[in-house]
Amino acid sequence: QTAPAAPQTSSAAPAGLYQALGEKAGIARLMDDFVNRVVQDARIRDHFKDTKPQALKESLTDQICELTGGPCKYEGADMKSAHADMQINKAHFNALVEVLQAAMDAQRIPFAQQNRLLALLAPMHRDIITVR
Ligand code: HEM
Repeated sequence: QTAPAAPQTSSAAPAGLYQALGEKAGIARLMDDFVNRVVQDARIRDHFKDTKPQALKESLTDQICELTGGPCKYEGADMKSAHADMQINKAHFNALVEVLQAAMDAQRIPFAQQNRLLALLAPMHRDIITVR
């Protein structure tokens, strides 16, 4: 008999981050604006030329909701599979993070909370950046 697996978010999610982002509705609003900015950003828009923005917004909302301790379940691909063969380098990754910061500023998310979210996302660079 084995114990049930711990939820993935248990230790990683800082207390209160999900609430600070405005819960699921706030995260959905943030991801809506974020993806709208991403697909216009000259540094990375080419990566998204065949992407359906609405589907990506929904995936990201679930992912961030779960990651920050909310009651959501992200059921998309793991980050390595999702970004395989995209030739993503460090500059692309940093550009996307900058766009996310701009979107968080626009939603008036406090700087300390912005940094908490970025700290949760930063380790994903290992799976996403495939070009050194
Ligand atoms: C921490 C950084 C990142 C996170 C958390 C993230 C997260 C995600 C998620 C959750 C998906 C959806 C996967 C699915 O639904 O199965 C996705 C897809 C995608 N990501 Fe990222 N990503 C990041 C960085 C990047 C970067 C730097 C690029 C390129 C500049 C990128 C380009 C894409 C593209 C093109 C897709 C595919 C969308 C489609 O299915 O058409 N991502 N990402």
